[in-house]
Amino acid sequence: MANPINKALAQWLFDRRNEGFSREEVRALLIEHQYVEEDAERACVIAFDCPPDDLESLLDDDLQAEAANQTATWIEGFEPSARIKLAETQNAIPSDHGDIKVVCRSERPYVIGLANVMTAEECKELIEYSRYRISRAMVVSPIDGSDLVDDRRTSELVMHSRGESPLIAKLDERISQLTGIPSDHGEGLQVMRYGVGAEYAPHYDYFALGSLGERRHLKHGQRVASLVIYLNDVDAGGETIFPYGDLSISPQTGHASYFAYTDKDGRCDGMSFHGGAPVRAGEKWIATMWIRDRPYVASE
Ligand SMILES: O=C(O)CCC(=O)C(=O)O
Ligand SMILES: [Fe+2]
Repeated sequence: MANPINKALAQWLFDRRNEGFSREEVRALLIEHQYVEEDAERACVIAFDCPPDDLESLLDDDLQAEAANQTATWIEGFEPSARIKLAETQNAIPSDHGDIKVVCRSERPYVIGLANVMTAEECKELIEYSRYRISRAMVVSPIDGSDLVDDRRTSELVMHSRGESPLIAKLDERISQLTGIPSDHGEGLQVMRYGVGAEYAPHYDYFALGSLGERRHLKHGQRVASLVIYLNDVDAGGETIFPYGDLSISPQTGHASYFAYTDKDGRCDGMSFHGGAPVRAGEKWIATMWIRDRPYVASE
């Protein structure tokens, strides 16, 4: 976005709204001041559609300082709260279906590559269960927290509820055993399909305090870790990439990438920036579990 909603703009919008300017008048002024249509509309949504508290929070120095301090940069130390300790000391972790194997580890960003998180049969079953339930993936709107179709995320998905089917209940429990985090901290398994050319551009899985929409999601707890399980072999491309770690993990049936990015004080690791690289041949199916710092209730 060419003109981010910084404090000066927020103050300006706040003043115009209090002076009784209409939406159209504010939009016209912004365009006159070289704002592109899209940014002018974004500013109008904040000025006229957001609850007054949200606009005021943009003017709050303490909140702004908190947002600036939320993320650890690469020069700062970082200790994720959701480490898988067993995966750091052992190469195999016993599970209900056999051993989960450790394939690779990275300390910063904190990433563990795992094999046999699901059996090939379970992967096939989950794909078939999800195939007719998927639709175009959304991202969280930075303005109001609602779901948006976005070109950065060109996959299709279905969000399953916790324990929705016997297989999903088994996976919820397995993931909880593996991570040591109670299964009710999970948001529910999300299954995604990427066709040729589809990708998930690099992003953070945690919610940013500096974004009004994302801050609203924080009411339901911060995300602390993600487990991305690969449900099939991809002919070419589709790696999970960590650009700041110069690390990529290729999808293989039943393998997974686990990454943890929030510490015990709620500080998040900027090094956890990651994405799903474009699929170059074949298709890619994944099941993602985003894990929160406390029990997650979607409709709270
Ligand atoms: O597709 C991938 O490899 C990454 C998926 C991802 O980043 C997510 O589900 O949050
Ligand atoms: Fe992600």
